[in-house]
Amino acid sequence: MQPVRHPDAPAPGELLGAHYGQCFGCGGDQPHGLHLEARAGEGVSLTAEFTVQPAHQGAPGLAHGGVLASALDETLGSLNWLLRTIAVTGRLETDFVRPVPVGTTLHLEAEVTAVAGRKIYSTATGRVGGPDGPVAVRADALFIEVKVDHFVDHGRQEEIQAAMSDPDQIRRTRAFEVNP
Ligand SMILES: CCCCCCCCCC(=O)SCCNC(=O)CCNC(=O)[C@H](O)C(C)(C)COP(=O)(O)OP(=O)(O)OC[C@H]1O[C@@H](n2cnc3c(N)ncnc32)[C@H](O)[C@@H]1OP(=O)(O)O
Repeated sequence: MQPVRHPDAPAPGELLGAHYGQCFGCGGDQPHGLHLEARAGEGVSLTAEFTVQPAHQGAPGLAHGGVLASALDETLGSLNWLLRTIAVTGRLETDFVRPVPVGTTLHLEAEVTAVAGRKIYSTATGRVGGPDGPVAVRADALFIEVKVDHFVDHGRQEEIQAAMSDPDQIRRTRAFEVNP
């Protein structure tokens, strides 16, 4: 089935913001996190940027492959906010096409290609040198829709309690990406 953009999804061009301050991918409270910033696109698509920091190295001066996969995972996961579906990554298949030096800004774009029951299929690319530059990484993913219980049942109680008692209703909602 074709994916359906939620009527309350942020308008094209709007920043999505962090879903959780402690998230390694997008949180502002993680000193060594990716601080990835995603912006809604048309349909069920988005763009995102992430600049590789010294803390993200694998080989000297180059981004760690796992960190690049994290950037793709976070970008693809952010698509759920446009569907207003709670989902987790079940499968992430990544191609590393070019090495990415520290200091590089990765220009990511992602879209949901199909939805089948609980399964959400999506794809993403990361380009260097600008949004139209050469592809450095790409990924295809399968996200699986879950209930909010997935996080409540499996997350460490300390963080679950802190997130659930956040007085900011939007932050509380977005920590679990709950359909409001
Ligand atoms: C809070 C919001 C976050 C927003 C942004 C964050 C971005 C980052 C996103 C992440 O990184 S999430 C963290 C990484 N992922 C996980 O920790 C998930 C761990 N895995 C699980 O909890 C379970 O395996 C999972 C919920 C994914 C599936 O278990 P279920 O028991 O609910 O599903 P089930 O096994 O019944 O499978 C449902 C369907 O999906 C298919 N499926 C599940 N896992 C699959 C897989 N790995 N590959 C292919 N197909 C898979 C499965 O075959 C089946 O297909 P059919 O309906 O056609 O039979």
